Amino acid sequence: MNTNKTPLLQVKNLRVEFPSRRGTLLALDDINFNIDAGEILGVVGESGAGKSLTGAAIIGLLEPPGRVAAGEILLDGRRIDNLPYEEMRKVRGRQIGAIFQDPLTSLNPLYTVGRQLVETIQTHLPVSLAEARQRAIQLLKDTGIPAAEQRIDHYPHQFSGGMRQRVVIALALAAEPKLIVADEPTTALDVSIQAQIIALLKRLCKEKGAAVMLVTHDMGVIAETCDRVAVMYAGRVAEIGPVHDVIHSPAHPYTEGLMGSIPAMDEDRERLTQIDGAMPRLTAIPKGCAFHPRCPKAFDRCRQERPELMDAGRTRAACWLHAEQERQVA
Ligand SMILES: Nc1ncnc2c1ncn2[C@@H]1O[C@H](COP(=O)(O)OP(=O)(O)OP(=O)(O)O)[C@@H](O)[C@H]1O
Repeated sequence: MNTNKTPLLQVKNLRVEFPSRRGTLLALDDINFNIDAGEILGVVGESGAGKSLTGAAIIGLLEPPGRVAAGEILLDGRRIDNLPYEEMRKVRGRQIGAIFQDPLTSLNPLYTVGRQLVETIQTHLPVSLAEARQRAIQLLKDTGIPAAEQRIDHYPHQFSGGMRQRVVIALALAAEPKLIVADEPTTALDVSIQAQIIALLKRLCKEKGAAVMLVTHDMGVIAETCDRVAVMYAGRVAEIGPVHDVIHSPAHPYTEGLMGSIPAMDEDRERLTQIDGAMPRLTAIPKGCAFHPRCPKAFDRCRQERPELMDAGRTRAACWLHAEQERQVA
């Protein structure tokens, strides 16, 4: 096995800013993570932590005036954060597929789903119209749409919400991308079908060897679906590691708090708001560790110096507790 293989996606020291007349808002600061081919990375954290912005930066769809102010994003070793718009559009269809919360934002209401699938396939792959249509039918079958041969000629409004999201997954996979960025893909759907859609996304991505970045509020979804998870807090990564380790032996007190908020599997899933206090606004990030005002384990250093990600057992955590331990062991 080649252990030096370049990861499929590399996010290095990513910084995203929103300049405004009142000053510059630093929305993402020094984000670092990789995703390997075939791997599913979950990105979790409270509302406003920066999960969606991270996805938007990767797919090149930051809402202006938001911009990548520093750092690099590499796909298969090629820098994609500084590509001209047209180049990035090609990358987005062919190499990166996107799935958003509301399937209607990804579908054109005026065209049949077949036309949208066929156009996407033909834009990115050298196949005839007949081949593209066959491929589109197969994709609809793969995503569990019954009577795909007939439904291919239906319009988006003729599908239920869950079926529409299956179509969006088919569309995202149409050009066989290497990476799927899925931002809260089931939040807008009925609870009863959320698990089916997530299971489908996981199965198809594993079968097709696509890597996935899955943004969600839902720790239950992370636990069932992901290989690794990044926990975000106030525009930074607080902890990252294998999903089992992050869930069962979290190294960051913030992650510990989040884990306390996982509802049992058969309960309705709740949003992650169980930790006392609120995440600071990006305009008022405290000195030191951004989490220290809410942290039951904070000590002096946490109030003074900002921790970077450091080895913390089986995960990496931005928490001085682990620096202390390292010193004591040394
Ligand atoms: N267009 C924008 N203009 C200015 N600031 C923005 C803009 N979009 C996002 N931000 C800032 O970035 C922060 C992070 O936003 P982001 O959408 O990534 O959060 P999130 O973790 O995905 O939250 P949610 O789970 O609610 O979607 C926001 O709280 C906001 O302060």
